[in-house]
Formats: sequence, structure tokens, C-alpha cells
Amino acid sequence: MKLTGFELRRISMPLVSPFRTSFGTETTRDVLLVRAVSTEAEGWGECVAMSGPLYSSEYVDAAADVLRRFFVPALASVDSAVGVGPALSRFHGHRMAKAAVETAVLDAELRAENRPLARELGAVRDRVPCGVSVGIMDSIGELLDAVGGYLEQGYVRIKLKIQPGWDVEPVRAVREQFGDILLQVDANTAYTLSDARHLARLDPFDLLLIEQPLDEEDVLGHADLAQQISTPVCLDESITSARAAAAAIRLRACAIVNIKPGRVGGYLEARRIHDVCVANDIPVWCGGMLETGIGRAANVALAALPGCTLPGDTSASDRYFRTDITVPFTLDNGHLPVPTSGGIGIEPLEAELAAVTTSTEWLPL
Ligand SMILES: CSCC[C@@H](NC(=O)CCC(=O)O)C(=O)O
Ligand SMILES: [Mg+2]
Repeated sequence: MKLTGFELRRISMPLVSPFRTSFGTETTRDVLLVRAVSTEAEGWGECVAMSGPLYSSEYVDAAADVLRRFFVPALASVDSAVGVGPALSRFHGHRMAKAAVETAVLDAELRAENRPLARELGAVRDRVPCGVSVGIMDSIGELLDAVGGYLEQGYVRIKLKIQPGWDVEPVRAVREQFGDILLQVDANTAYTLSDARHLARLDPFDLLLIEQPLDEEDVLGHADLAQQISTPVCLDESITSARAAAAAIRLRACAIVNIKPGRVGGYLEARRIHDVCVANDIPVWCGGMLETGIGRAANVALAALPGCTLPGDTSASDRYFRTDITVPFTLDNGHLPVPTSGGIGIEPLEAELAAVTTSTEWLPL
């Protein structure tokens, strides 16, 4: 496959409702899509970086800049997805930008040979159970209405965003109102080890996990916290690679891992993290970054891997967007179907993509 160039396409996707976490509130996604053009096929990748460096150090303008000035020029002699990582290995970090361009090349390569991404990754399911992430709300009542609505839609697992001052009470209220539903929480690094006794107050609520309670660099702190609470600790922001996953598991810093291909540099590394976790009997699940149907399609393929034994944040398109840029993913009895055609198995709809496009840039090789 001969690559001829890449398009950087910026789109603005308004959210159906504000999504509040411990690090801020999202109302519109400023998304960077990457289109790989080769002599045989085209492919798409979605960069999951947010508008500001609040989830991690990456942000979307920086991703566009590093792709334009460093990553795309470095791919001139690359002719397959497995060559992208090595060609970019001399550049530090910017894993979300690396993931977007690697996925675009992978999609093009697999489409050219009509090979579905799910089969390539080793999927063992043709549909995946879906969880949903629920933001911090202004009141317990508003939270209970939102959770009730998602349960009615069929979501099989509820994840609550928490932060100091919004944790035990919301969890208690959801447990009291909805009984023994699958329930977990995500702190996005909002606590410190000195909060251990407070976080132990979540133990009676039989949560599936508590996600990333401490700073992403405090792996030892998570190991200490895991000794002081009974809720299983799940890591998200800390797990940037298979190597980081192996170290965190060896240090007993996590009992569960949230895999996000954008966070770790792409689907090939995501598969490697999956394999490290499976080898250590650590359950994994596919996390989300409010992806459009492009990223969502590839995430659903990952969620179909054998080690993904917990429902992921692979919600339907309408969880975040009134109109997706692809044929929308719709929940069917709490599940999403795994795409079966070549590559990621979906492509942007021309009119819908044009309607949200804010800029496009062609980078020839
Ligand atoms: C804007 S918050 C994005 C990161 C967050 N993602 C979610 O909560 C799931 C979002 C989704 O459903 O895609 C996480 O830390 O897991
Ligand atoms: Mg998380």
C-alpha cells in the first residue's frame, strides 16, 4: 500500500447535554479526524484529545501541530500500519495523535483487503454489552432522573463521575433507587492517598470498581490505596502502554484496566495491553472519549476481545450527539453490534461531515 497523503479534518460536535467531570465540563467536542489516502484505499482515525490538556497533557491543537510538523513527514516510507509505531517511536508522547494516524493507516490497509478490524484484533463476539458514563450533576434528583433514563434505554452498567463532595451520597442514592445494578465510579485523578478513609466509605455499595482515584503518576499510591479499600481499583489515565500496564499490575496498583486505544497510541498497543492483562488475570474493558461513530466503531471492535469481560463505555451515538457523522450506533437490548465490513467498518456520511467541518488541511507525502 502506497500512502499519498493525509487529511486533517476538524469538526465541531455539540453534545446533547453538558458532560461534567472532576476536571471540567464539556459542551462541544472539537474533534480532529485523520484521513489516510493510499493508492488502494482510504482510512479514517479519530484523535480523542480534548480541547484543553485537562484529561491528559494532550490537546487537539497540539495533536494537529505534531501531526503536521513531525508525524506525517515521518511516514513518507511507511506502507503498513505496523510500520507507523516504529516510524514515530523517536517522538515522545502525543499518543492520541499517534493513535489517530495509525488507525487511519490501519483502516485503509484493512479496507483494501476487506479485512474487518474486529477479526484482525481477535474479536470473539459479534455484539458487545454497553455501559454508560454519567456526569456530575447539580442535584441528586437530576442524577437519578438521568440514571433512570439510561437504564430504561437498556444500558447494562452505570458509571458515575465523582469528585470530593460528590461521591458517597450520589452512589448511595443510586443504590437505594435502583438496587443491585452494575455500578462503578470514575474520579479522573480527583483524590489523594490521604482520602483513603473517605473512599473506603464507598465499600459498602458493592461497586464494580473505582476508576483512577489518584494522580496518573501515583501508581504506588494506587497500590497503597488498594490495601485500604475493598472496592477494586481500575486504572485509566495511568495506563499509557503495555509496559505501564505490566508495571502497574506487578505493583498491585490495579485489579482492572480501562483500555482506551487513543490514550495508548492505537489499537495495536491496545491489543498488547489486553494481552498483558489477560496473562495476569486482570479484567479489561474498553473506555471512551466521547468518540464520534468513527472512533466508536473501532472501540466496539476492541470491546469484542476475549479479555473484555466488563461492559465498556461504548454507548450509543445519541448518548452524546443528536446527529453523528456516521450511521448512528443504536442500542439493541443493551448491546451494540460489532462492525463486520472491512477496516473499522464505517465511514463518515458526506453531508453530516460537511455540516460540522470547521477546517480541512491536506498534507501530501
Ligand atoms: C470528557 S471525559 C473523557 C474521559 C472519561 N470517559 C468517560 O467517562 C466515558 C466517555 C464516553 O462515554 O465516551 C474517562 O475518564 O473514562
Ligand atoms: Mg476514566
